[in-house]
Amino acid sequence: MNLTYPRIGLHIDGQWIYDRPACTEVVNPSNETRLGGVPGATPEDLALALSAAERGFRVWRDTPPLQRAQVMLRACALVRERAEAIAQIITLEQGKPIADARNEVGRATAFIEWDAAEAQRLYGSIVPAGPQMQQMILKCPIGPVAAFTPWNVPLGSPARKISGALAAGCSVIIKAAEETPGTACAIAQCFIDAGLPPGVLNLVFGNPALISSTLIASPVIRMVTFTGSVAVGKHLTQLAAAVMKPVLMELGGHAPVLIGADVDATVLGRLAGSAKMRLAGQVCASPTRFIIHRKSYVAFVEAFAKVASEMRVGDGFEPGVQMGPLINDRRLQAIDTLVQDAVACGARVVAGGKRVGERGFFYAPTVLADVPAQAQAMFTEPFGPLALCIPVDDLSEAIALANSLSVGLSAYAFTNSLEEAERLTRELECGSLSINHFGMPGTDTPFGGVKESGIGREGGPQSLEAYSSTKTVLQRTTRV
Ligand SMILES: NC(=O)C1=CN([C@@H]2O[C@H](COP(=O)(O)OP(=O)(O)OC[C@H]3O[C@@H](n4cnc5c(N)ncnc54)[C@H](O)[C@@H]3O)[C@@H](O)[C@H]2O)C=CC1
Ligand SMILES: O=Cc1ccc(S(=O)(=O)O)cc1
Repeated sequence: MNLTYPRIGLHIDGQWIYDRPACTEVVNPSNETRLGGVPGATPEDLALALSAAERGFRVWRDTPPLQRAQVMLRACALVRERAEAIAQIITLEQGKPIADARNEVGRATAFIEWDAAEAQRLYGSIVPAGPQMQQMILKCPIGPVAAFTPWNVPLGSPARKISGALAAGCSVIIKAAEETPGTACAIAQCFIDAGLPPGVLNLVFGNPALISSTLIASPVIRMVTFTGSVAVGKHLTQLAAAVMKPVLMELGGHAPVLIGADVDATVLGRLAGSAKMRLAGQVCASPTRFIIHRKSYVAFVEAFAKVASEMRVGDGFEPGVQMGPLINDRRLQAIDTLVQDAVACGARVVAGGKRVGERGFFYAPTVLADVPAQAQAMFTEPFGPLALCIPVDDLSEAIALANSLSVGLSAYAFTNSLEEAERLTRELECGSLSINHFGMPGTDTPFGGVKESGIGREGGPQSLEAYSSTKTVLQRTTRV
């Protein structure tokens, strides 16, 4: 297969910039080979990006919504045209199986299409006030946006943030993950080729702390959006609060999966195998804490462990591979430390539990049974192919355990009892709950968390809310 990895650049004020010292190297996590260098933005580059975003905002804000939508739909058509090349870049730099990379391209195009349509429905309202007075409530673009996106969904997350901001009429400076910059360059190129005016979309890489502190403190930036870890999310939220800027934070989870007493535990155990190991568990919505009614426990764990043990792990380009590598050696060590700690606490390894091979950052799909409450993995999001199985005696115990963490993003529950489903819907502390399946919200429903999992929602009918501000206009219609 002839694979092409792009040259990485910064994109500022309509220009690609390549000639900056590399801030880091991109490494293929499947074989540890170097893919290329990442130019780091200088303080001067960031100043240029800020002034470009300010100018770009004035142009884009005044572009009629229909025209904005047309540019976005052209960009979306280009993403589709270039789908295979983009999917290959994703697999090269992120490692996920090529079929998952292709799915991510599909999901990204759906986000852009959804927001392009929403751009044309950003309705305000008129409040009656009697003769000679008009009261208008307008939805205005909030202003230039600073966006920060992660390496696990290198296309989906930038697509979602760029399309939300652009649809609302905002300009954007996006700092995409330095681990996966090729995908970010590829999507930026689609928007540029679609005819986006200079300065409306700017892409930077470099020192994350320098970039976020510079952008967030600048009076040009009016809103901050981030997807990533709780720790970094809290840090960026504090920076934004210091200058009174709103944030959209999509942070970590540690999703509970509640398995009832009345289910087909063998079938669900098999289903859990593929759901857990999707993207090697490196996804915020990944099902992780399997809280299982004692009646279903043995059959569930046995089927889950069988699927996990038989899973084909390897380079995402190899036919038949179901799970790719972790993003880097640091994550590999982090997962192994969690596994060793859980075992030392008394957990049983029923599948995996070790590194696979010597080249590439592969870890075996791992299922631990009887994990005690004090194991670190029970309260630290693994963000890897690690599933924890815990038996419980009843629904109250299951709900208490599910809600016991400081995060609340996704939750899953399997039951045939309407009564249980109703109680779970009411009592589980989460941003989204999937009952009797492992899907997560798509384009048309909101996604986000409660508690430390974040602030605000992406997607759904309110997808442009975070990028808009409300302006109330009271206009007397008498002559003055
Ligand atoms: N919710 C999500 O989608 C993601 C969650 N995570 C969580 O983060 C944990 C650690 O991930 P790592 O990559 O090892 O480490 P990390 O937390 O150092 O980096 C994660 C991402 O945040 C960015 N970042 C870090 N400091 C920043 C700052 N001051 N300003 C702006 N951006 C900053 C980095 O560029 C990187 O792309 C994972 O175990 C997982 O729990 C990571 C990636 C995505
Ligand atoms: O890992 C978290 C995560 C997963 C998906 C998305 S997106 O819907 O593709 O933007 C965001 C965050």
